[in-house]
Amino acid sequence: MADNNVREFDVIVIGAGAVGENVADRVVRGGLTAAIVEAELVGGECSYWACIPSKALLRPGTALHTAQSVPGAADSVTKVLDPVPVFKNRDYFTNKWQDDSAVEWLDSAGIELVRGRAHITGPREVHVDGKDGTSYSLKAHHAVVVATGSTPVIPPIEGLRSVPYWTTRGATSAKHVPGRLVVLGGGVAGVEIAQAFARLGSKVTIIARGRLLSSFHEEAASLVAAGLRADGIHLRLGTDVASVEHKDRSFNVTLGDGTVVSCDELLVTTGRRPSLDNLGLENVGLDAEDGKHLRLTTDPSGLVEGAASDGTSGLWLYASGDAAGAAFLTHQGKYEARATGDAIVARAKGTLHGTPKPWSSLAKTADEYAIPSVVFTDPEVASVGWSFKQAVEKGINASSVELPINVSGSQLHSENYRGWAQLVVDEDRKVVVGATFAGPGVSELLHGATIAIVGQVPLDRLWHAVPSFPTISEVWLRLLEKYGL
Ligand SMILES: Cc1cc2nc3c(=O)[nH]c(=O)nc-3n(C[C@H](O)[C@H](O)[C@H](O)COP(=O)(O)OP(=O)(O)OC[C@H]3O[C@@H](n4cnc5c(N)ncnc54)[C@H](O)[C@@H]3O)c2cc1C
Ligand SMILES: NC(=O)c1ccc[n+]([C@@H]2O[C@H](COP(=O)([O-])OP(=O)(O)OC[C@H]3O[C@@H](n4cnc5c(N)ncnc54)[C@H](O)[C@@H]3O)[C@@H](O)[C@H]2O)c1
Repeated sequence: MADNNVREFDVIVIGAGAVGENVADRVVRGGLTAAIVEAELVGGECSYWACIPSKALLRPGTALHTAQSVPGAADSVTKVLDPVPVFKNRDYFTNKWQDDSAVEWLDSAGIELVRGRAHITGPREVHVDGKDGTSYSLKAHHAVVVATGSTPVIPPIEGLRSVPYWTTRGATSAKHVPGRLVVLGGGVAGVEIAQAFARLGSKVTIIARGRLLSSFHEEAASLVAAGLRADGIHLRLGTDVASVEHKDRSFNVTLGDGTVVSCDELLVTTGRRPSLDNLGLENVGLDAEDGKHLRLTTDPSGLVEGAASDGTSGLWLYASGDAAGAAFLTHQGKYEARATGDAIVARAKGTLHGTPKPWSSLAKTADEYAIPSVVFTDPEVASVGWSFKQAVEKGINASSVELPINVSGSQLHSENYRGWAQLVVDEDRKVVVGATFAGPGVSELLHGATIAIVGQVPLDRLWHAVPSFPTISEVWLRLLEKYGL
């Protein structure tokens, strides 16, 4: 490494994913200077290996299946999905894993890019092993923000670590369609990628130790399970994996009951955890408990609790997005980033003292009440706020209204449309605190529910929000009628 290059900025952001980019943008707009440190590609996981490529791989299959489900269109759709243009579409959306346009954007936004791996060496101090061979000592006048994303959790299954399994990166950047694909884990990433590859021609088996999509309502998950089965996906639910081996270019997955499932690619989607390893957080007093991975606790502005002070102020270390660990979702991370960026500016200008007020622009209050999430399978699941169980656990006097989606909009959407919807209501305040929709094309219904929850719209006022005819949103009216309005 060449000589240390000492540079000073108001704010140093570690990680140039969607979240880091947004924090840096907000602080620069607020009049501060910012450097962003990135070890891989500017744009992060979502752009190159997660949301964007997975949706680019899913969308053609969904569009084809939708057309095939509409009488009048079905007869005109005669071909099966051709993987070559599907991969081409994915390559277009990932910009072939080149980050030049993202770098141009950083430049236009006035954010300094430092390429390399960052390591926190002390309060407000970051060391970077630069990709250009230079090592940098960066110093922040106001804040350092950890926006390092998340990393896959790999379960301790015998043999697994020594075989060339795919994580989501391998699947979303695949150049071929495996003949046989086994997906280990029945969460969001697993079901989405399983369906994308099944529709591209793979023979897919999902192995899940419980049911599919365990963080979503069972009715919604069972509609997805039916959709996956209709695509020929074999579901091995409530099944443990005993061991894995790789022999003659095949994987042999031995299940708890001794059955062996063989495949050409093995995808492991068993959750993610914040990427905080080797970041130097121990240098500022943040240590993991024995044998556990470190998790950060943040205040509503994203300020990390417990970070060592440099003598002037303890208010210097922030975390946002996947690294902060509240939600592993791009949109929610970007929301957190806006609050954190603005709070850093407000503290630097002396206009924020202490913790920001709930629902102010400096607080990520919605993390507590309304995290919207969509599973982009066909059918989709779209959910926001609290489940009935969560509401009860929080001491809410809750009720739930549920029904199949069967309105003019759904009947016109596709033949034999099957969907399900639920509202969770706080009976004391008569407002919606949770909503789930499952069925083809329901993702666009979700924002209405998010607005109702965040806006705490009283149910008797929601009654006056008239859904257009004939749309699937008419289900809102049916839900309110069933509730008793
Ligand atoms: C398959 C899949 C599909 C998904 N689909 C969706 C979806 O449809 N919608 C949705 O909302 N979310 C989706 N997600 C989640 C979404 O990808 C993440 O929530 C999002 O990428 C998090 O953004 P981030 O900026 O916090 O982290 P990242 O995008 O991971 O960015 C962190 C960056 O930090 C860099 N970095 C890490 N450590 C260092 C270091 N020490 N020094 C320098 N740089 C460092 C990394 O290289 C990386 O570029 C999906 C996730 C997966 C796995
Ligand atoms: N559409 C989207 O927004 C989208 C899509 C993909 C991923 N994501 C995000 O990425 C994150 C990670 O996705 P994911 O699907 O990996 O995680 P997940 O938490 O959704 O699902 C993990 C699954 O793995 C199973 N599992 C965990 N440990 C296991 C073990 N030891 N053996 C067998 N099974 C085990 C769990 O029971 C669960 O079914 C999600 O939290 C989600 O927020 C979002």
